[in-house]
Amino acid sequence: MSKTEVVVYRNPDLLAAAAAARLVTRIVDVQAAKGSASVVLTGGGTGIGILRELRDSSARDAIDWSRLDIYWGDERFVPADSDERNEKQAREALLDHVPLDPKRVHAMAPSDGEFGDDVDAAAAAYAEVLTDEVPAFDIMLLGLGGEGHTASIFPESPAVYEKERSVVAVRDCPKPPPTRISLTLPAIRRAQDIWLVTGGEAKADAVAQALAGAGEVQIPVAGARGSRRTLWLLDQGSASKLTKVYQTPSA
Ligand SMILES: O=C1O[C@H](COP(=O)(O)O)[C@@H](O)[C@H](O)[C@H]1O
Repeated sequence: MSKTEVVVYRNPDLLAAAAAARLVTRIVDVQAAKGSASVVLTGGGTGIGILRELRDSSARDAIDWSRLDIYWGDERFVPADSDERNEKQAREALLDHVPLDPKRVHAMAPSDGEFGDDVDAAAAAYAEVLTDEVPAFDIMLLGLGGEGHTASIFPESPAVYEKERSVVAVRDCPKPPPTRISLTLPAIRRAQDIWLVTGGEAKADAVAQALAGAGEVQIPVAGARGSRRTLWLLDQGSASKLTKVYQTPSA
């Protein structure tokens, strides 16, 4: 049975710094145990903030970046040079500043890439990158929206009902840009550790509903559970509607 834990930090800056420190520790531990590690990145303010903190931390040198696979949980289907692209934001925040093996950086296709504007083909190609058996990712970072979406799986949308495919094209998203590519919940649940990272009061209802056991069709983030561990890393704003008291580090 996997564990669900919640840690609440005083503010979003502390949350990002602490999550970056946790990432270093977990990646180093996994690399020591298995030789290499895999991390799935998220877009969004908190997710990208964590990458910036990692870039600026001297502890980042403890990671063997050449033995790290990078994936994405979702991507906005826009041109490669669009500032909306999760990959571009992650590269600017961290990936361009560390000695990763480019062959181990597994980005989703942009809308001006080899599949042109065919988002279904781009999603199918990413499913092939993941292969028939989706990797048991070591760490998956996920953000969430105030209405309960995670990755690009929105409430009551076709993606939330997907049971077979690991990656789907997503259209008509309520949050722009409207066209995206996303891992599905079955693929997300292949991850060993899922870290749900989010700050701000706008996320408080979704956090409270997910932790109270909401259904994943209405609140997709409720369906994001790691096979080993599910860790919610929150600030006081996003935790403000939780009824139970959770661990709150004073530092
Ligand atoms: O569009 C997206 O939004 C969510 C959450 O972003 P936030 O800025 O509101 O925290 C993110 O998890 C997802 O990867 C991204 O594509």
